[in-house]
Amino acid sequence: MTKKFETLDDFLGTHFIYTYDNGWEYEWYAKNDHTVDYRIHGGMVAGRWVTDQEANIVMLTAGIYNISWTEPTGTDVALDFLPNENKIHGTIFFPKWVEEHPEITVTYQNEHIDLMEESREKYETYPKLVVPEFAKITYMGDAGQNNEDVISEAPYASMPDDIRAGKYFDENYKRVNK
Ligand SMILES: C=Cc1ccc(O)cc1
Repeated sequence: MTKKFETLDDFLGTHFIYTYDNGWEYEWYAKNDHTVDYRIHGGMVAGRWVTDQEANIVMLTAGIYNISWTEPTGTDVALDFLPNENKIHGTIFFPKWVEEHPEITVTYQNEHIDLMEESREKYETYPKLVVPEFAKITYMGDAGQNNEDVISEAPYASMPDDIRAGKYFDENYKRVNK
């Protein structure tokens, strides 16, 4: 994708894959002006995926976007996207229990909200693990808003490469071989 991002509308509907400088690989979709979907391919909670997470999405200045949300696990996230520079800065604030039991969160969260809420009461919150990192964007796609095919299945090992190679979505940004 070679477009220049200028407005909030340019950003909404965009699908990204990026790798943080600590090696963690994430896939994230600006589904609409208040909703995000994501899938985690590498790092402490690789294998986790989430759809329809409510988020605050704003443009700070032309082509620079801030997104923040709090999750049912108690994890808080703040992301700054600079898509014209293929760059992101993200900070993740993990409760202590996610650091100690990451495997509980490695699932399709939407089907296990009760477990996330029970776990955040049962285990400890503090001290939190704060992970501030820059990331390099390795893929950008214009999926359009409210496209349910973007994040629609669990991550598998070659998925980021399949997406980057153009093997995963058809010309209408629908999942191939569904
Ligand atoms: C915890 C979720 C999360 C999603 C995307 C991202 O870049 C960082 C954290």
